[in-house]
Amino acid sequence: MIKVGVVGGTGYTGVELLRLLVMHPQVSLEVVTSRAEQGMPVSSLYPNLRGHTDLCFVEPSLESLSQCDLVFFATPNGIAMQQVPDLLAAGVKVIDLAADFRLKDPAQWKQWYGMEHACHELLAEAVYGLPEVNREQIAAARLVANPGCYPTAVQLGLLPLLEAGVVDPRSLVADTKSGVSGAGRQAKIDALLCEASESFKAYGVSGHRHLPEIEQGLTAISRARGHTTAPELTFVPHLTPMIRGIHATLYASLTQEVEDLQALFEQRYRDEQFVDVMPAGSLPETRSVRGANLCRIALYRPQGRNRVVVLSVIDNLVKGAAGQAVQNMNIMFGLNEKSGLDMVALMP
Ligand SMILES: NC(=O)C1=CN([C@@H]2O[C@H](COP(=O)(O)OP(=O)(O)OC[C@H]3O[C@@H](n4cnc5c(N)ncnc54)[C@H](OP(=O)(O)O)[C@@H]3O)[C@@H](O)[C@H]2O)C=CC1
Ligand SMILES: CC(=O)N[C@@H](CCC(=O)OP(=O)(O)O)C(=O)O
Repeated sequence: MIKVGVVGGTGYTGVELLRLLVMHPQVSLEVVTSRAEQGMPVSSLYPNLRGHTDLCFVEPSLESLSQCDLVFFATPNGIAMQQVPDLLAAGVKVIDLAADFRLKDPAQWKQWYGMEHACHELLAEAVYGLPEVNREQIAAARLVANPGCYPTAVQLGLLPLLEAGVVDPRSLVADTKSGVSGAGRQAKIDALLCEASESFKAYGVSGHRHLPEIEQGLTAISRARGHTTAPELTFVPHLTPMIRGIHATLYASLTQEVEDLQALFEQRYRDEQFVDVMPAGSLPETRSVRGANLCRIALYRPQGRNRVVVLSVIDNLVKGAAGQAVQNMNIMFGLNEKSGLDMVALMP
């Protein structure tokens, strides 16, 4: 059994991790932290976990966390980077669900996250945890930077096109919509029922912190196939009145005739258990992935013109956060990648 700790067990990604970890056949959940709720039974805050764990929240401490084989950080940005060096030194592996280790350039981190990075020296070592791209490196990693929710939906939707080099890398557009749980459990005016329901709006239009993460990932994907032009993306997120889900509508201009786009995607994801290329003509819905670690994709080429439209949906809390983190854990510990993740989405 893998002994696991969760720092930040009261947040939405934290409780989603707990839901997945208590059902995982090879995991023993040892430590769940919350400073605000320390001493309280986890199942009294989250009654869905009654009967599945007797743990109480504890304060995060090196002493308790260093007893674990693996620690997940489900904390706000800028917290994990203060504690990861000590945990790695104690022989503990780490998966960070926040952005602390996603960007390779510390100057870019400071620009987008507004603080100095606390451990530059670990940025090169950290592996970006998108298994469909970096599976081998994840298997050997001590420290995995779990991707953001929008970056997961966007990169999985665009990567077959960029790898094949069939689109203009400067023509990329991502029009994305997220449910409100993407904003976390903290009280925020924009997430109030009266603000978010019966309404729909864009945000972060002039620059969202997921833009550099997505461009960094797409550039790495392109470069690995020898393409030299760095991808440029116009990325516009929207807040939509639902709890879970991300829907990304992605656009790219073809630079050459592609005989069978559908076959290109099906071939790329043939061996991927958590990416479903749907039959031609499908319309992926966010509810078709709710609660499941899955990205569903459909492709269009409207009117046969040279513009591809890719529709990509995930559950932001699962394939966009906690599920992907468990997938990464399975890879790091040599388990079946589907272990603990073989669930069907909730409908309706
Ligand atoms: N929501 C989503 O869809 C996604 C979120 N993420 C990322 O995952 C991370 C967690 O997000 P989310 O669950 O939404 O966040 P929440 O704001 O809902 O929860 C944050 C958690 O972190 C704990 N925490 C806060 N400050 C500290 C600290 N200084 N030391 C230790 N623990 C702390 C809190 O508990 P307490 O204060 O009691 O200790 C709480 O349990 C964020 O970085 C977010 O960007 C990534 C992908 C998707
Ligand atoms: C709807 C909503 O507010 N979504 C969040 C993104 C989700 C997320 O948590 O991403 P990180 O892990 O990179 O912080 C946002 O736009 O800030």
